[in-house]
Amino acid sequence: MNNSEFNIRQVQCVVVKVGSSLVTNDGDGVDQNILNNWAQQIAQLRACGIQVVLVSSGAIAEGMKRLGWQVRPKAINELQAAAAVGQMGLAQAYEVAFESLHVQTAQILLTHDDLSHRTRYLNARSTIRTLLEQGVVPIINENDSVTIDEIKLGDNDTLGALVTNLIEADVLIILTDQDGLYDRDPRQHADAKFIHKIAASHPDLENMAGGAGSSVGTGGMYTKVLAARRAALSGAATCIANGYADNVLIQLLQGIQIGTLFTPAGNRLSARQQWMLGQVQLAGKLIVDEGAVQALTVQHSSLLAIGCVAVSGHFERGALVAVCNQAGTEIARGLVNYNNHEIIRLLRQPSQAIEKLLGYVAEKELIHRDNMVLCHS
Ligand SMILES: Nc1ncnc2c1ncn2[C@@H]1O[C@H](COP(=O)(O)OP(=O)(O)O)[C@@H](O)[C@H]1O
Ligand SMILES: N[C@@H](CCC(=O)OP(=O)(O)O)C(=O)O
Repeated sequence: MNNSEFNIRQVQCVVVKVGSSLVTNDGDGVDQNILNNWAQQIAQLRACGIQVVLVSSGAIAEGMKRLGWQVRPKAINELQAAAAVGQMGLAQAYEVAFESLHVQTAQILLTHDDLSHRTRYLNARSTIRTLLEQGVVPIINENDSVTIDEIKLGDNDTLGALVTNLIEADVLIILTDQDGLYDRDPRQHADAKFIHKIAASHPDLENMAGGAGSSVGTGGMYTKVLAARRAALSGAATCIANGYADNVLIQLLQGIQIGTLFTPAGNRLSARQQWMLGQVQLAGKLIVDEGAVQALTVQHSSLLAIGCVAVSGHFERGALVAVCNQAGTEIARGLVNYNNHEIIRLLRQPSQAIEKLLGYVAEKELIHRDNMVLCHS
């Protein structure tokens, strides 16, 4: 579906992300009532033939409650321990909520590594698709107990968008403790104006969105608008709405206008390009001159060695690297045809010199345009 065609009443597959503040009633432990309420709505949607994947936060907040911790710890090992304890509570509460509705659930805990290794990424995709075909509701969270900051996906808004890309869902619904996006944080500005509908590519989104408002939420609106942008890459719309609103999921999918709708543009990226943009850790960096920036962004050309002025990182042929301008801004990313030692020797060299410099030619370009994606796509 693209922007002009987008009709929320025609969706077949939805990812619903629920935040910690909602799930745990602002840190007060898992709120079984609200989970029951969403489960009933999800069961109704499924009965209408709509596939639903749930991305749920709340493990750390629930773990803190169970361990009797009043203040969110800073130490990674303590956060990981809290997540491990709290995830038990989350899984148990969802199981209770769906059991009486005769809907099966499945727990999937993902890490950045799972989505960055191509085979594991494809496995995750086929597992989720199989569960959906079997009528099961997959409930996904980041596998916090085994991740450290450097390899974290970051937050569950991002995870929701990555799952949307992964299974090519039609809509990402982010439920939170606000009615949707305002032009400024409504907790701090009483006169903030509500945004009903906006393009996911709108340049002012980041300026409108502020940080987390509650003690247990992490990313605030900022990570939600970035998630909307990311979801749009695979052609999905995003709705941010209030998880406390009556029948919020049913209303949204009936086309009743509540929350903020972020519409996708017409162009959607290939699954491989989405996968490349979804990676948070890259193997290295190529710095390119202004001519190469123009060639990549305007003419959509491949990257040649002549425009490459510096390289950093240790990587092999086939690795995913960032392509940055001389100010350090990432403009593209792609799969390289040479390792970092070879690229050092090829800097600023014409393609005809590759054979003489390396003794062989893998490809005449450093990154072929089919293996590259522009970062503002
Ligand atoms: N422009 C904005 N519009 C709406 N909410 C905003 C905005 N900027 C910041 N926020 C804050 O984002 C919070 C929701 O994010 P967060 O606390 O991370 O919740 P969650 O746990 O649902 O992910 C809101 O409570 C609100 O205070
Ligand atoms: N994975 C973490 C949630 C991280 C997160 O992004 O939280 P939130 O901002 O409430 O969606 C947990 O379950 O506690």
